[in-house]
Amino acid sequence: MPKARAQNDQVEPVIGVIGGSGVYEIEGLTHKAWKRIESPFGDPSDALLFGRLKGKRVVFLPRHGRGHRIPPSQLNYRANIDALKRAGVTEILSLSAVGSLREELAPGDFVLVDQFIDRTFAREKSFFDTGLVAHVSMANPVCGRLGHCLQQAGDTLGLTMHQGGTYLAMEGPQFSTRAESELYRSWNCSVIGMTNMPEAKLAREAELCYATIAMVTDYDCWHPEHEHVTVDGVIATMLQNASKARHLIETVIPLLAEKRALCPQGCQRALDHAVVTQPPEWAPEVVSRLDAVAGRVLRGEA
Ligand SMILES: CSC[C@H]1O[C@H](OP(=O)(O)O)[C@H](O)[C@@H]1O
Ligand SMILES: Nc1ncnc2[nH]cnc12
Repeated sequence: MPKARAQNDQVEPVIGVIGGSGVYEIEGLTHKAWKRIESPFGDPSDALLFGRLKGKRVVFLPRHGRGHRIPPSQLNYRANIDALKRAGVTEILSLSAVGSLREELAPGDFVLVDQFIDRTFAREKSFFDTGLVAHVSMANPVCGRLGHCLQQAGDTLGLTMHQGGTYLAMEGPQFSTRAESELYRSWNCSVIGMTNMPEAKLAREAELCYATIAMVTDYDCWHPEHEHVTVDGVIATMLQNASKARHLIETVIPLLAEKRALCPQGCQRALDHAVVTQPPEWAPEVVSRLDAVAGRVLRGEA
């Protein structure tokens, strides 16, 4: 199993892209190779696609697997993030289809969410476990540096891109009832989806910068003048907007790669003060499977 490299500003950036519904490959990559990466947390959703985009290193993972085989509750989020870290990824862009909970967020728009509310309940949410307990901060779950580059890329392309918003992560797989949709609206949530939690939490534990490009596909089921969400509608809107998403990725990757620096928000040092278990009590099997995610702190590296 490959180990992750320690992160510092000398490391060549490797941009991880997680593709959601309707995004099962990334176009325009050169030096393409699909490679299976083993993880002690089980099987990732699929092999990882390694390649270069505008000369920059990219690793792509289709979140639900090619052919969209895996539902949100069965995704092995831990294996996905662990595999990306082992693949040398330094930051993650997550592409996700979302329902809109606000009139002004229309289908076809992009939202750079900056907060999440996690209402999922049937998923493994931490790499840490009995024998090695850690608590990371999730106060600012999205990396500001990635968000800034995404906004810059969106502005260059003239995309309708909303800065900030709260993503409500629901368990699914059924879409929401109207009462639930109205409840989330009353909580001031902006968009709804089924996958970004615990993905964002695990990226933080793995000390990877994370940002979501939420692509609005529907008005969920609350809007009196719009059809209730359906899979066909979601995929159709994603396909209509595929070229916008592709251009955004193509534009942001060189920006991210050029602006490589240690994350000012500290995403890459999220574990510095997080582990609470005293070293003599560390369980060897838990330490061993955390070699990629937490090796930096567990081995006492800078
Ligand atoms: C196919 S509609 C519902 C499905 O779409 C979203 O997935 P993703 O975030 O991977 O784009 C939503 O969360 C559901 O999993
Ligand atoms: N309305 C919705 N609810 C949950 N996940 C979604 N993905 C896209 N639209 C969605």
